[in-house]
Amino acid sequence: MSLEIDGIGISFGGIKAVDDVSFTAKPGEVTSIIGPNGAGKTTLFNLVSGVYAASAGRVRIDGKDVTGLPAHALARRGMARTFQNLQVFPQMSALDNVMTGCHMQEKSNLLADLLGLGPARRETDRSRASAMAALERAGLAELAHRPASEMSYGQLKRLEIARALVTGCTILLLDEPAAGCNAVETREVDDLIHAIADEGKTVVLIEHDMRMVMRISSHIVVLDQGRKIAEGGPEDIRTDPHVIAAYLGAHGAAEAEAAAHA
Ligand SMILES: Nc1ncnc2c1ncn2[C@@H]1O[C@H](COP(=O)(O)OP(=O)(O)OP(=O)(O)O)[C@@H](O)[C@H]1O
Repeated sequence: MSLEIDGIGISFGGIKAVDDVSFTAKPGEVTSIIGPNGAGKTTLFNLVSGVYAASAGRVRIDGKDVTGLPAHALARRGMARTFQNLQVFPQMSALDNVMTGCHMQEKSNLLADLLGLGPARRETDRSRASAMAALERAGLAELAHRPASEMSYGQLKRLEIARALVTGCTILLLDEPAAGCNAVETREVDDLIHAIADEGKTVVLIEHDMRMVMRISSHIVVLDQGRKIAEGGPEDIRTDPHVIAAYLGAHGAAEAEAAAHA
């Protein structure tokens, strides 16, 4: 499903944190949001995912207006999100962590579930099977019954993606999916994101790692001080003078160039 952001904005104390931003993220593509610290990337995610109410603009999923819907209503329309900081339960198994993502769709009653009653029981079995499939998808099936506390950082980042996938989402928002990962872990996250997009899902991510952004993005949107200053394919962005001036700087441009030849 396509995600259309149309002139969205919000101010905090008179400061426009996100100002008249528009772009469309398409199914089967990875759209990356980049920009310097404080550019408005996370605020944009918060607007799109129903955490903040926009003061201007619209959000549409496949042409249907979903502006202002709360997170759970957006989840029912196929949107899932991960956060910048890890949100896992360390003492719980990988499988149970992913199963916490199932509750968005579940109608089961906790008491009935505890008593082991039929429909609730079947619902839980279904959730467990979906969670296991999501773990397999993320290359974590072997760790399903291990506590999250035993997993490496890269595995935890993929665990969070698995938890978003288990909702059956068609639009996936990932806030810095490779932050804190080493080069090998970043590649594993890359591969997973690629595979998810190849399945036809719409992936939107925020990422600071320019090598990763240039490698995996079909489309890049650049924010600076709340405004969109450029958008296009990796090659357009790499060579855009506004982007080089406002964001990449000499160091970032060299990194992006190196990524192009990696
Ligand atoms: N809840 C809030 N109240 C007040 N100001 C806020 C709030 N959330 C964000 N801001 C401000 O909005 C601006 C954009 O912040 P945001 O966190 O979206 O940037 P970012 O691009 O995600 O930065 P980073 O790369 O550091 O995560 C900043 O000036 C920030 O201080």
